[in-house]
Amino acid sequence: MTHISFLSCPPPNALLGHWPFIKMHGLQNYFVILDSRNGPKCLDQGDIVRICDSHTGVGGEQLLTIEHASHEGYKAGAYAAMRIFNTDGKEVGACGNATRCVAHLLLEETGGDEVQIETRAGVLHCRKAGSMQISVTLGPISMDWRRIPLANYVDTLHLPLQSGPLKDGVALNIGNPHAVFFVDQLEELDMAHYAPVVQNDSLFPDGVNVGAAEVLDEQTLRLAVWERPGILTKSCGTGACVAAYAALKRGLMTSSRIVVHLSAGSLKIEILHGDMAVMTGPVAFCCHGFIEGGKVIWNH
Ligand SMILES: N[C@@H](CCC[C@H](N)C(=O)O)C(=O)O
Repeated sequence: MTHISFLSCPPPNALLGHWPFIKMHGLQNYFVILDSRNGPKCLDQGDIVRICDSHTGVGGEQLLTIEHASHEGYKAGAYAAMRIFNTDGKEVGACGNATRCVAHLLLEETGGDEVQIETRAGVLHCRKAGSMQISVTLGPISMDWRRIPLANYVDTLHLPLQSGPLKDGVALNIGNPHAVFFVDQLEELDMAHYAPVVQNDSLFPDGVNVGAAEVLDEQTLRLAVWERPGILTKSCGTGACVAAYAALKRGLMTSSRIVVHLSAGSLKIEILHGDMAVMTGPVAFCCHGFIEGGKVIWNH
């Protein structure tokens, strides 16, 4: 399964609605990936919801489409573009774990060690970092309230917002919005109870991904993320980057190389040039197949 790429999939047939997909995961964050470069694909919000649902479709936490880079992206060195959709069908700006998976597919295709991918969060540089390991540079990370976005000015290093033990958080944007709260005992925290209150607070007009981080030592964090649109994921790449950045900003870390433990495993984060994050972690294949006339045909 390690050498699957869209080159080995049958060509899409837009008339029959015959679309090859590859399902991958980045540290148990699951993605359905469609290649939109070989023909027009018109997915509406309902299609995305159905494909991401494991009862009616393939099942995944995001749907990703690989597209041709725009003229500007191409000029900036992008080999291809990717779009990211949550399970509610809404497009989002960034997904760290997904970027690693798409980078792996594109590197299989080009045979190279490095690739640049255009996203709504900019052209992201990705490189091989070992067997089924990819590094992605994400950022710049912003704490400007307008860029997160917030509904009004507040101190983004000390959010005036509380939901149980989630208090005195940090708000950031790394292409998508996050709020990170430092807690004493992550294992005892009921994220499903407390995080939705923050996620749906009117301070966040676009909603927010809610992270709870426990400092284990000065270069290690434990993290849980309640992602938009309301899912406790086993890992969140952008969440790990902003948690590491927030911990540095709050003076909780002495090293800019931080290991973030999530329930599915660990991601290595390095904060560079003040506001960029290099995230390194694994990618893996689940299965591939095609979606035809609304049905999923599997090829394991
Ligand atoms: N799991 C992702 C983040 C996916 C997007 C998020 N749900 C949002 O709404 O912004 C990651 O690995 O970064």
